[in-house]
Amino acid sequence: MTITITVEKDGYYEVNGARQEPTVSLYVIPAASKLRRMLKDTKDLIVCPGVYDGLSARIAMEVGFKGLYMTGAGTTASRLGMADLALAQLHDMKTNAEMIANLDPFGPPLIADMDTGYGGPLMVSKAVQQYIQAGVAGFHIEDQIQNKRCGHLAGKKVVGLDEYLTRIRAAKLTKDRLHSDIVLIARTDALQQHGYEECIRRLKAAREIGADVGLLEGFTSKEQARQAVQDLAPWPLLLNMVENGASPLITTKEAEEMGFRIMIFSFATITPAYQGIKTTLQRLKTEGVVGTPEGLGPKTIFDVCGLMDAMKVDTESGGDGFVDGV
Ligand SMILES: C[C@](O)(C(=O)O)[C@H](CC(=O)O)C(=O)O
Repeated sequence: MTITITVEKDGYYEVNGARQEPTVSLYVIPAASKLRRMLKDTKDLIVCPGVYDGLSARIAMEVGFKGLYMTGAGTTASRLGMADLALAQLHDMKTNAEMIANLDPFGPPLIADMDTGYGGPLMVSKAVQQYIQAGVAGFHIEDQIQNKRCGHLAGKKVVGLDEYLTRIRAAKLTKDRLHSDIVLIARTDALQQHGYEECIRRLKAAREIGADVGLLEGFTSKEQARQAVQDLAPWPLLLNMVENGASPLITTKEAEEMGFRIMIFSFATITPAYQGIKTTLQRLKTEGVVGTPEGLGPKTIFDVCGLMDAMKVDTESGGDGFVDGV
């Protein structure tokens, strides 16, 4: 038997001539709505590798991840060449996030780091508005002092509960005012300074205000991670897995079994980039060649970065840029 399915532009389709209602929207769904639906309609763990630039994001998409995470540490390292010490400002973060979030309009939703919100309530509000307009699907905002540092370093300090909640409130009011589905992730770094109970108190208070997801940074044991999921259930929690950081190694399988809903791997692409670049440059210095594996040429990189799509757009538009190939 032959089944002929014809899909129309608006999502209506015909099966052997019989017109069917669209079950899948072929329109671009805002990334924030996509992420929100993934959280609401499934029980799956959304695994988001940390990406820090266009190429790392493209590779994560090529491999087929359902979500991406823009790391602030990686953004600071790659755009500013600096350590994760509150040196990246809203402009740096938003510009990077906007580029990544818009690489593929049908691509995976992007969760982006928003650090402390970069100032008082007005700055938080401005940051949330800019992330929404940039097409970011979700963001986390934390309770470290403005002169923050990476969550996996010692010596962190957090602001008082009231100031933290002011940040969360400013974020919530802004996203509501703009009728955005952007997922608000409340992060606390209070574990080092105040202990586990205070973290739970802070996350519960953020949840009260309307934060969609919680993030307790820097778990010191697997038991603690599991406990947090239980103490805050059924509120979804995000786990930040930084290998060789402050926390024990937790796999995606373990995180799923513990009940986490989102898992980010902040250093998933920047550490291998460091490793690969350094080894290669050492070889160049000592042996005089880069030593690129056979078959891996400029086109490989351009293919990952949308060469085929670009050629298609040009050709379909009547352009002649690629009549002789590339
Ligand atoms: C998640 C994080 O905010 C990031 O920028 O990726 C960092 C990661 C890191 O520096 O270890 C954090 O955990 O503070």
